[in-house]
Amino acid sequence: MQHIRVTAAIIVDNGRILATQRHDHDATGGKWEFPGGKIEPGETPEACLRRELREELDVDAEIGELFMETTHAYPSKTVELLVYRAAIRAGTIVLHAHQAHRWMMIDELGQLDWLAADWPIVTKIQSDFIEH
Ligand SMILES: Nc1nc2c([nH]c(=O)n2[C@H]2C[C@H](O)[C@@H](COP(=O)(O)OP(=O)(O)OP(=O)(O)O)O2)c(=O)[nH]1
Ligand SMILES: [Mg+2]
Repeated sequence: MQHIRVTAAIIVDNGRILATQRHDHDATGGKWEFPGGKIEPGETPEACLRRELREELDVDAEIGELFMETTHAYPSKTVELLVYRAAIRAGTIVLHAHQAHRWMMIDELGQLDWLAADWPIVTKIQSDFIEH
C-alpha cells in the first residue's frame, strides 16, 4: 500500500488553535485537518512545513518542536503524520488550499469533523498541550 509522510502544524494564537477544512471536491472533502502537506524528496520535514504554510495560507512561519508522530492506515494509503508546533511570523492568512479555517479553543477541538488520522492529535492536545 502507498505510504506517505506528511507534516502538519499546530499554530496557536491567543489561546486558540488553527484548524483548516478540506475542499468539498477533495476525496476527504469537508473534513478538518491541521495545515501542512506531503514531504517532497530531499526535503526536511521543517522545510516542507514552512513551504506548505506559505503555499496554503500565505504566511511565513517558524517551525518549533515536534509535538507528535502518528501513523494511520486509510483504506487506500497509510499516512505518517509529523506534527510540529509552529508560529506565524509574518503575513495574514489567505486560504489557497482550503475552503474554511477556524481558530478553536482547545476544549472545542472535538466539535470538528477531523480526518481520521487526526483524532490522536486532538486527544494529545487536550491532555497535555502547554501554551508557550
Ligand atoms: N495536511 C494534513 N494532511 C493530513 C492531516 N491528516 C491526514 O490524514 N492528512 C492526510 C490527507 C492527505 O491524504 C495527506 C496529505 O495531505 P495534503 O493534501 O495536505 O497534501 P499536500 O498539501 O501536499 O497537497 P497536494 O499537493 O498533494 O494536493 O495527509 C492533517 O492534519 N494535515
Ligand atoms: Mg495540504
